[in-house]
Amino acid sequence: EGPITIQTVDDVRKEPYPIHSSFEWVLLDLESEHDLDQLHELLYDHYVEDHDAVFRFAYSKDFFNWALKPPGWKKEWHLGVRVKETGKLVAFIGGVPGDLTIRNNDIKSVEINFLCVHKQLRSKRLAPLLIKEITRRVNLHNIWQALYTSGTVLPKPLSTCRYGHRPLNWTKLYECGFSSLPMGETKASMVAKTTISNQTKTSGWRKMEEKDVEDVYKLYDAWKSRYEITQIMTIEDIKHWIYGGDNQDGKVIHAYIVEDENNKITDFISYYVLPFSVLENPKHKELGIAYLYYYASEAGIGKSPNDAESQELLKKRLKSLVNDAMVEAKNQKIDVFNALSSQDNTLFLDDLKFGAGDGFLHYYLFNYKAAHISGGIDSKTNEFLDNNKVSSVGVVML
Ligand SMILES: Cc1c(C(=O)c2nccn2C)oc2cccc(OCCCNCc3cccnc3)c12
Repeated sequence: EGPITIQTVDDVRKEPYPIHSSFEWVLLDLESEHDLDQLHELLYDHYVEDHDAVFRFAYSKDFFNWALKPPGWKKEWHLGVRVKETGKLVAFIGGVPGDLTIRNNDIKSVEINFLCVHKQLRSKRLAPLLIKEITRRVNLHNIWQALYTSGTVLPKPLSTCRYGHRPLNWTKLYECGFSSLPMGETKASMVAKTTISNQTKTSGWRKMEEKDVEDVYKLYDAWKSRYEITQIMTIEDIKHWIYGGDNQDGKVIHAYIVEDENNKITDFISYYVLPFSVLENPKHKELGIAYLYYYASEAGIGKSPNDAESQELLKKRLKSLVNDAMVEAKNQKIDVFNALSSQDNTLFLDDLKFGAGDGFLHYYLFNYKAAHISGGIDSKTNEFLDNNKVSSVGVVML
């Protein structure tokens, strides 16, 4: 296992790759409201849709401030393409620092996300050009690996996870055409089955505060060894990614902690809010969606996923934590709580009534040869793993 090609910065082309004469490369300045508006508008109208084109991701400007400006972020990695004549932004690709540990090897890496080409400029080979150009700009910083995900299968996924959906507002999901009425069920019986309490029940549960950053960092750092691939996080990274950084406006990332009777933090859990635009629907314009993000619990620290007894304890713990995260999400008007089969999620997906979605998320690690990592699904049936078996993917991509 290891890098496929080894190069030095001297080998890297110094000038940008050539681009069609009517376009020009541009570096977005995400500290300028104007550029943030342009990025938001491009993705709002042209980013990924579900395969029936009923929903489109509706990233907010607050989301981009969180997702694209973590500690160590670089302007050169917010790469756009503009029409020379009009200045219109017609394509984008983003990269942020994201060092990884893969099977105990620490590698400098970036996370590539938000690749978007205007609908009218598809199949003009712009996407491969954006990938080549951002690779060049990352290489100039002596970084040679990149992690990215895709809903489509490309050569050799490192891992594949399956979508899980937990309805919090079943009626709205039904009216948007996302949830259907199973045979022998009525709308009333589905609403009854998916109703969750509006009170959290984990003792010691509370919202994460800035003073908790160091304790959450220690929990996360000790928890990572459960997985074969994880994101290396400094204390500043934890403050940004989990607490939400200085401009904590509480609209994107939500984190909670559990304090025991000696005021010791024993667990944390987080989710991010990323709505879908609902296209062509007479009644609904948006779907409120929360995505399970990072979590850690003392119940799983220093324990192997193969230890049946501690897995049972962890399962109980995680069910309580995720249940309460969903209670918080429901109180923030979230309609569906999404989670992948990654991390230790298969311990609770079925019991907490997550439905297995028909979507899969494939993980790719650029310029690194590595054996396949379990994504928490059975390779033959694609069902979520059972018998307390869990994935070995510890990285959550936005
Ligand atoms: C996307 C997504 C969806 C949906 O599409 C969806 N939920 C409710 C209705 N719909 C149509 O459901 C999920 C469950 C777990 C993790 C997920 O995503 C994990 C992170 C996604 N990364 C962004 C991305 C971009 C393009 C393609 N795939 C993923 C998702």
